[in-house]
Amino acid sequence: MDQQQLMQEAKTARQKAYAPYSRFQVGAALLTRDGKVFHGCNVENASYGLCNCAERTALFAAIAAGYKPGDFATLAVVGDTDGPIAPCGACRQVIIELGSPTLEVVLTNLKGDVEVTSASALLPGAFYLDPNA
Ligand SMILES: O=c1ccn([C@H]2C[C@H](O)[C@@H](CO)O2)c(=O)[nH]1
Ligand SMILES: [Zn+2]
Repeated sequence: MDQQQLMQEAKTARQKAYAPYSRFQVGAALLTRDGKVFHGCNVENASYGLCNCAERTALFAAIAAGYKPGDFATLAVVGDTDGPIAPCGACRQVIIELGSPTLEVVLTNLKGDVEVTSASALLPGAFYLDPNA
């Protein structure tokens, strides 16, 4: 599974977004170190504070399936943004803990703009306790 394929998986996941309030659909695809892909989309709610982003949906699905922090190689995220999508602060915090600081993060949009970054670069100075310590 290369970067291009993972971005395509994120795009497919985006089509499952439940976003009747914002109408802003986001998809994510999380590649595990052992080659499995978990998908996520944003899932909104009439009680707006309960909206869950695509990034966290994918990470939570992988954890619920038995994967552990540090088991992941790459997280790809896609939305219909001008430039590569920018994950929200809540997701940056979850990405750094469940994905580990070194997780590769591929941010993209429907036009094909791509930014390759890392969990730690997305959240400088993060509050982080190593879950494996
Ligand atoms: O990186 C992002 C940015 C936003 N959203 C969702 C949250 C909400 O459902 C909608 C508008 O913010 O997009 C994501 O899923 N991921
Ligand atoms: Zn978010």
